[in-house]
Amino acid sequence: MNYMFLLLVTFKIIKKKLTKIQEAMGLQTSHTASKQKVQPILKSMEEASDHKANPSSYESWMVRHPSALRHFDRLMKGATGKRIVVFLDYDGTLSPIVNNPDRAFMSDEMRAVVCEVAKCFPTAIISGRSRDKVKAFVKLSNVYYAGSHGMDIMAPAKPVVTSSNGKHDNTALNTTDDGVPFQPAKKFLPAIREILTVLETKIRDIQGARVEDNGFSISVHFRQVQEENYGILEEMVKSVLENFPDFCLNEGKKVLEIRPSIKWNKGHALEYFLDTLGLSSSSNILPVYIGDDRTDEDAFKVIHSRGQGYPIIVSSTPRDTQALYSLRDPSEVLIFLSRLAKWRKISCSSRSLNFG
Ligand SMILES: O=P(O)(O)OC[C@H]1O[C@H](O[C@H]2O[C@H](CO)[C@@H](O)[C@H](O)[C@H]2O)[C@H](O)[C@@H](O)[C@@H]1O
Repeated sequence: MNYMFLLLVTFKIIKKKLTKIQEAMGLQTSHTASKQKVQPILKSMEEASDHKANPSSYESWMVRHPSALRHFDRLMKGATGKRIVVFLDYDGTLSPIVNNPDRAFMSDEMRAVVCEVAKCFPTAIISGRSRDKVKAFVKLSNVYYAGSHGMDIMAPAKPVVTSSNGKHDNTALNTTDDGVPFQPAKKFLPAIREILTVLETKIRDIQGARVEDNGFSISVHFRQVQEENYGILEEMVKSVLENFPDFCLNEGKKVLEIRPSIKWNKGHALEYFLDTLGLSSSSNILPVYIGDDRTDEDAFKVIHSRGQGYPIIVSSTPRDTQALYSLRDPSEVLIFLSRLAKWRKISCSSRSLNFG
């Protein structure tokens, strides 16, 4: 009898351990979070993991989203006579993805190249970070900034005049004192502060979880959380949001992003910049948007609907995207931007040789 009882207990312990291992491998759901709820986070994990890339499927994906570098000459041929406006995402585009969001620094080389690009074309950085934070990372005064996924824009005070030869005069641009803020989610600020306070306390016990204040949005990072706790963290965040029905939850790269449910995203920010730059009605505008995350898809869509421009995704794995072109990682972004600046200089000097 005792022997049977011992056998039963041992069997139960082994079964429990097996279930735990399966949960950790994502093969089974835990009792704290249903499969449906865990699924979205696991999905973004896969997207964030470059190691799972299958080279052959990446190659076939590249057929649909060709390399903007390999096809650089073709892209520039299509840009001749057009006014290029450059839009750049920050994390994963200008800086590599790292574990600590406070240390996602941009290299000096990348900074120098973005500065060169901004001397040639109106250039805006549209990030999920708070505007102040992304500006502190980028440290350039000749680019425009939008933070909180476009909900915090510092737009040019007066439309920027570009001359008929398409040359962009950026010498007057000093984004520290020459701009008008546009913040369509301002009325949500008190609720955002409240959510931040509740979240900080709530997730305190989940090791590795961290909350980032992005001004008009909030990021809950789980890059350093143990996989078995992902579901619990997501449940916690969702339970906080139950008391804030005007907010929604989106997923990025190992991050849950909370933002006000307003119809405003990076795509709207792109259009807003074109408007304030005095360029939106012009038929020969060519927006180039480079980004790596889901929120950048909104801007890709806008470029599609405008019928002109180059939406470029940064990804080293096949992804569902509205982008037409691709770049593998920030190091390819750097090469692309430097070629873009050089192309402008060469085309300007050959133009002045022809007319000079
Ligand atoms: O629109 P973005 O500029 O791409 O901002 C999106 C989020 O980027 C940051 O998080 C991501 O990068 C971190 C640093 O490499 C990484 O640790 C994290 O796992 C990524 O999700 C930023 O910290 C978030 O607040 C932004 O929403």
